[in-house]
Amino acid sequence: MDIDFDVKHGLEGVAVAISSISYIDGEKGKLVYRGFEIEDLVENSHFEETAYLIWFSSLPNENEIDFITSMLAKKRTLPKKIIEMMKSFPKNAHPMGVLRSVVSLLGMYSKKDSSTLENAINLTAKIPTIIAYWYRIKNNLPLIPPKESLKHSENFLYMMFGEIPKHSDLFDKALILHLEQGMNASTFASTVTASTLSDIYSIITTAIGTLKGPLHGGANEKVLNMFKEIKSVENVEPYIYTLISNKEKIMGFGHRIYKTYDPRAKILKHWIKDLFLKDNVEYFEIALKVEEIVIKEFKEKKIFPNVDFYSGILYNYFNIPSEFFTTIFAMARIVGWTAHAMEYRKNNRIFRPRSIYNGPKGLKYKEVKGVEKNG
Ligand SMILES: CC(=O)SCCNC(=O)CCNC(=O)[C@H](O)C(C)(C)COP(=O)(O)OP(=O)(O)OC[C@H]1O[C@@H](n2cnc3c(N)ncnc32)[C@H](O)[C@@H]1OP(=O)(O)O
Ligand SMILES: O=C([O-])CC(=O)C(=O)O
Repeated sequence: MDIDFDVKHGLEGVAVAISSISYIDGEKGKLVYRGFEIEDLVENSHFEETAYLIWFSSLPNENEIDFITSMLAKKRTLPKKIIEMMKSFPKNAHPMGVLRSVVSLLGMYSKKDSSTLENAINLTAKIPTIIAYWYRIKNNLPLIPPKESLKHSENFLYMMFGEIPKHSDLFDKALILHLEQGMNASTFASTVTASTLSDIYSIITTAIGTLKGPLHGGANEKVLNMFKEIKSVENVEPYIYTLISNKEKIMGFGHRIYKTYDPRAKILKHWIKDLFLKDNVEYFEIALKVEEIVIKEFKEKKIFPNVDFYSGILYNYFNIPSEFFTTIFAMARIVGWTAHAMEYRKNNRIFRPRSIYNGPKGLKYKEVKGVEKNG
């Protein structure tokens, strides 16, 4: 068979767009949003401000921060009919399935369905409400309406639990860590949808469905479930060496771009260590032992913890159940998804790669006995 072009398996190393949104140095472990290092942003910024930076390319002034904060606060409510529909969903539905479905449903209630910034902000404001309402519906708890006076992250925790827990600033900063990460799988998938000139609800539904997979954002849930199975530090060695000898992937490790410690995992680990020294933080010691073994055993393959390895320990500290972890990722990453969709549309061309056919040719139709003929 003549094969006249290469297949780049998993599109490794292939650039599909030019972007000014974020920069990653995978060898040095650096992540930069619009020119600002991630360490600087988590130290000094907050969700609304960094989201503005990603959408608008520069940090907001006082009026601009008021604008984005009030837009995000005012758009939090969901149509009553959607809430009624959510109450009829099966209680065991996975939160990512619910989020994907409700974003899709919202598309049917929207008159404006283009990929404008206004629509991006509207959906970003509504996603925390969908997540919190599903948590409360699933647990037969009364719904807590959003409070306009609260910031984005505080309002989410308030709608989930009826109060703002201590150290909620760390939750806000964790969102910043997840806002954007170049042409990752979910951003690529949603950029493909954007390239067909489809609507924002379809773009974000695509993205959520892609993020859900355990090789991508779904890994954060799997990591915590692994810690729960391991139960105690003494069990780490036999558990991890069994995975290694079975050639199973260890969740929360490895990355297509980072060939060193993911800077976000480093930051999360640092925060968790600080919390651990003053409070009861579950699974931290197990995580440290898992990390020690994996880094030692995979030295040559350069497998290090990624963002999904430590994020769950923090979410668990805030009493968020593990099956909701990936929805928290989506709640932040929607900023990157929408920024990429809008940036790509400025110089749009439909994505249409090709595959190499390696099936049979020249076959002739033959009637199969017992099968009715067409027409
Ligand atoms: C937000 C995010 O999406 S971060 C990533 C979250 N995903 C995970 O944590 C799931 C576990 N990790 C993985 O599956 C991978 O490392 C990915 C999907 C993140 C990256 O995948 P790729 O760049 O395609 O790397 P690939 O899967 O080819 O791995 C390269 C080699 O390292 C090994 N490897 C990679 N990750 C792991 C891991 N977590 N555990 C064990 N081995 C691993 C592979 O088995 C492969 O070995 P081989 O060359 O002997 O076959
Ligand atoms: O970049 C990737 O391939 C995965 C991703 O979204 C992240 O690490 O945040």
